[in-house]
Amino acid sequence: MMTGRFLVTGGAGYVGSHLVAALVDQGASVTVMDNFRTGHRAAVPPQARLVAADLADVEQIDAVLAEGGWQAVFHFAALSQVGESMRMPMRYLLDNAANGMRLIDSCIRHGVMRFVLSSTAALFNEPGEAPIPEDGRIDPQSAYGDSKWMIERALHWAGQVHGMRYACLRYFNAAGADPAGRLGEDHRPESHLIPLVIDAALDRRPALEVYGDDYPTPDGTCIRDYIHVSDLATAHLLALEHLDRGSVVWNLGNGAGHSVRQVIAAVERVSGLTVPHRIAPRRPGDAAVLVASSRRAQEAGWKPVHAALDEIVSTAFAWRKAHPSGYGD
Ligand SMILES: NC(=O)c1ccc[n+]([C@@H]2O[C@H](COP(=O)([O-])OP(=O)(O)OC[C@H]3O[C@@H](n4cnc5c(N)ncnc54)[C@H](O)[C@@H]3O)[C@@H](O)[C@H]2O)c1
Ligand SMILES: O=c1ccn([C@@H]2O[C@H](COP(=O)(O)OP(=O)(O)O[C@H]3O[C@H](CO)[C@@H](O)[C@H](O)[C@H]3O)[C@@H](O)[C@H]2O)c(=O)[nH]1
Repeated sequence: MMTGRFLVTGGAGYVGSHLVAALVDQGASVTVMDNFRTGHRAAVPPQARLVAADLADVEQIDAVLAEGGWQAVFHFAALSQVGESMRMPMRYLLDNAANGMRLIDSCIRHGVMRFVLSSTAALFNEPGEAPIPEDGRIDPQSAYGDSKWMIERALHWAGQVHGMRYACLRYFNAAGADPAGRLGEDHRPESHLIPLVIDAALDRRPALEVYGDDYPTPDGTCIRDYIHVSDLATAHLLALEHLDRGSVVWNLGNGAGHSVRQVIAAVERVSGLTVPHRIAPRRPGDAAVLVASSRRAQEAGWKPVHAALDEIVSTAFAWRKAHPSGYGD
């Protein structure tokens, strides 16, 4: 049984809703703050309290934090598409970096000194080292990646000057769905590879466009490290425990890279269907290879339990197949 209250921004979204479910499963008292721009009310379990608010609304954030009793803030709310951030960089910097900093400031003013950030592999560029360790070279290739780095830096100063304890959890590619079938991935429009490949297989969309096959990788397509959302949720709970001892920065992935073509093959294996696809131009902002070294999190006791790509894909496939219109809202 977890005591105290937890605020989860973006808890109606894909990754956030899986953490909310994990917190609720442990008996925690959870408040979700979300503007439902990309999230869904139906992804939030009835045991959690929902506050409809935009992160830019500092007054409302202050009012919620002033209620008191908060153990920690989990900050998921963000715009999160690499490609989109290259078309509207200022929007990403304002929405992610500026709003994130205001949230941290509000936490400091209300004495909420534990903060867990959804950070990203997009801080890194091509691996000087592969897999990429936490102290790998920071070199964001997109405004999205930079917006998250700015929040990491803000947390650094909040820690140095105000004693805030923080966890920067740099997810590589979040994927899969709740193995119990309660939650899944439903972005509109969808931009993430695995649900797009699945929908192409199910004939729910036209052929998948493979963004570039001339990268310096064995099959020419980009390589990513897909990590199951439920394993990410577990990492958040572990990070929270570790904040008692100090701040943490963890790269979270399986340490195994899979190319776009390998993901297509995995969906074909799992579904028994064919994935129509064609080669399209590269997408600006994409790095060729992003694979995590999650040594720090593993040394702290984190062990992903849904690590195999086929297992990740099969949980995603099961949810998508069972929910043709996603959350339906
Ligand atoms: N999905 C991934 O592969 C991945 C990888 C690395 C990092 N991340 C990060 O993890 C977090 C969650 O990603 P996701 O895939 O679940 O995204 P998502 O879009 O499903 O969830 C984001 C949630 O935040 C809410 N939100 C967005 N802007 C808001 C605002 N200004 N005010 C209030 N609520 C707002 C949305 O409505 C949504 O519910 C993001 O911070 C993202 O950058 C995601
Ligand atoms: O229709 C598509 C969609 C994607 N891709 C490719 O598939 C890979 C994965 O793309 P996507 O699922 O969009 O994820 P990323 O761009 O790698 O970004 C995700 O992973 C990042 C961390 O690596 C997070 O920060 C982002 O929030 C999250 O969207 C990339 O090489 C894309 O070029 C295609 O070829 N065709």
